This record gives sequence, C-alpha cells and structure tokens, in this order.
Amino acid sequence: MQLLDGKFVSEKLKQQIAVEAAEILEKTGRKPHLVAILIGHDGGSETYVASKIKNCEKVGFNSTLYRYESSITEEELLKKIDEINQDPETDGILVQLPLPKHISADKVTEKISPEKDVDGFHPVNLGRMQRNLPSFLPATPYGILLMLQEYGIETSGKHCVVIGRSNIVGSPMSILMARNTNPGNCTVTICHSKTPDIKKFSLDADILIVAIGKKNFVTADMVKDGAIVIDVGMNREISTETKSGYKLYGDVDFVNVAPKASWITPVPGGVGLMTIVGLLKNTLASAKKEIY
Ligand SMILES: NC(=O)C1=CN([C@@H]2O[C@H](COP(=O)(O)OP(=O)(O)OC[C@H]3O[C@@H](n4cnc5c(N)ncnc54)[C@H](OP(=O)(O)O)[C@@H]3O)[C@@H](O)[C@H]2O)C=CC1
Ligand SMILES: Nc1nc(=O)c2c([nH]1)NC[C@@H]1CN(c3ccc(C(=O)N[C@@H](CCC(=O)O)C(=O)O)cc3)C=[N+]21
Repeated sequence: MQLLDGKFVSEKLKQQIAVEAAEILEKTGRKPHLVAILIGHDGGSETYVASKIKNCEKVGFNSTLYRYESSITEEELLKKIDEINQDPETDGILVQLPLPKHISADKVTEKISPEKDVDGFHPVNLGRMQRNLPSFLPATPYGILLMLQEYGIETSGKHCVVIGRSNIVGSPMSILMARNTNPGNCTVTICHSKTPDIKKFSLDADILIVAIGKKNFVTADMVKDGAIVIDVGMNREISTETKSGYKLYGDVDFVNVAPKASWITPVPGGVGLMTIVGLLKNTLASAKKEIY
C-alpha cells in the first residue's frame, strides 16, 4: 500500500501557486483576490473557511471574508453576491455550503457570475466541464485529479466506481473520470442511496472514489486487491483525545482497507487539503483570465 499524501502534494502545488501569484503582483500591481461568504456558525464550515483564508495568505492572495448570521434573508444574500460580481477587484467568490433552510443553494449558485465561480458549481461551468471546454472545475474533484496526476497514476481504461452523486463531489467527479482527458478515460459506475448492492460494483473497481458522509462505510470486503481508493468523507465526531475537541473520520475503514489497496488517501491529510489547492488554482486562473 502506498499513501496518496495530500499534505506533501498540496504543499508542493501551493509553492508553485505562490510563484505565479508573485508574478501577477509584479505585472499588474495586484494580488489574486478571493471573497468567501460564511453564514451561521457550523463548526465544520468555520474550520474549512478559516483554512481557505489562511491558505490564500500563504500563497500571496488577497482574501475577504463576509460573515452573516443565519437570519440573513435570501434577498440580502443575493444582493451582496451581485455587488461582488460587479467588483473588478474580486477574482473569485465562494459561498460556503450548507446554507440555512430558507436560502436556496441553487439560487445562490446561479447568482454567482460564472466568471468568478471558483467553486465551479454554476451550471454554466458544469456544462462547459462536461463538454470539455475551459471552465472552473469543482474544487474537490479538481483536487483529486491533481493528486492522481502528481503521483503519475494511469487512469485510462480503468473501471472507476464513484459512491455518491452530490452536485459538488460525486456527480462532477463521475463526469471528469469519464471524459476523454488525462486523468480520465475511465469506464464509470455511479452508486448512490438507491443502489441495492454497492459491494457488487465496488468489488470490481480499479479506482474507488467514496463521497457519501458515512464513517467507515467502505469495509475491506468491498474492495478489490490492488484498488486505488480515494476517500472524500469528512465525518466529524466530538473527541476528548484531540486538542481541537473533535476527530475526523473518512467514509472508508482505512485500517482494514489500506492493506488491500495499491494507493489510498488518508483522512485527514488527503482529499481535504487538495480541495483547497483546487480552489486556489481556480482563483489564480481567474486572475490570469485563463478561463473567460
Ligand atoms: N474532502 C473534501 O474536500 C470534501 C469532503 N466532503 C465530505 O464528503 C462527504 C460527502 O459530501 P457531499 O457529496 O457533499 O454529500 P451529500 O450529502 O450532498 O451527498 C451524499 C451522497 O451520498 C449518497 N449516499 C448517502 N448515503 C448512502 C448510502 N448509505 N449508500 C450509498 N449512497 C449513499 C447520497 O445518495 P442520494 O443522492 O441517493 O441521496 C448522495 O448522493 C461528506 O462527508 C462531506 O463532509 C464534501 C466536500 C468536500
Ligand atoms: N462552497 C463550498 N465549497 C467547498 O469547497 C466546500 C463547501 N462549500 N462546503 C463543505 C465542503 C468541505 N470542504 C473541505 C475543505 C477543506 C477540508 C480540509 O482542509 N480538510 C483537512 C482537515 C481539516 C480539519 O482538520 O478539520 C484534511 O482533510 O486534512 C475539508 C473539507 C470544502 N467544501
């Protein structure tokens, strides 16, 4: 078993991003600028947004965080997004999900200008992605592609099984792995909560990507010998053992699955760190006007 080390790869790629950010500053007199919007006080969201902001600083980007209470109305939020859309000093906007129930994630996603949609969630970017046109790729699937690329893992011709079909991870991941690109060119199977016998499919997977949000869902008996296992799950449990007061678990039973896998991502230290790299790369591409 070999580890797909998100810490190692993300640090390496962030160094490259920092070099490019410095070049942009030199040429244009301004830094790439990410605006993040965080609503409410969800523990996970607070941690992830804080990490995004901290990493912007690390690579020499500007960042702005707007925080709102859960009582903000949908109309107020949409108005704020419009303002940021118009601001020439902003290259990327992200609204951290999940949102309070009274705010439609679809409306918010569609309000963000596709040209600043560094999360890659806007239908225009998703459509362009599917057509293989230049687009912002959703940060988590993008980070996973970067990881596969960095380790030189051949994906062409392999059977990739994706468990989970969310708009932000499973669904775009399945499209990317099936595209005629490298990484890509897989035969893809998508499993979800209505799939009766997931084991039947997962056992045949050369590449198994799991994004459902259930601790230790994938057990050793579900994985083929030599499979590449990518664990997207971020399940937080309260813990007295750690300084932070919580512990993170993936969707894969790492201890028992790792000995069977050829490559596997740990949680933490795997896909989560790569998601941030995906976001930084999209923000850089936006500042360089590489997509639009
Ligand atoms: N590492 C990272 O950077 C990121 C990690 N995450 C983490 O990844 C996990 C998934 O996130 P996300 O995609 O947003 O989750 P969602 O809750 O939006 O989607 C979960 C998906 O898993 C499917 N599912 C749920 N339970 C089962 C089951 N028992 N068997 C089969 N399929 C099931 C659902 O099926 P159905 O569609 O039928 O309901 C759905 O498609 C979470 O732990 C999240 O925290 C998320 C984003 C980034
Ligand atoms: N609009 C939007 N865009 C997102 O990209 C988005 C979102 N909403 N909502 C939630 C998910 C989740 N997500 C993560 C980001 C970083 C880590 C990360 O840094 N993880 C570290 C550890 C973090 C910790 O210690 O808690 C790791 O895996 O090692 C994880 C998960 C982005 N998401």
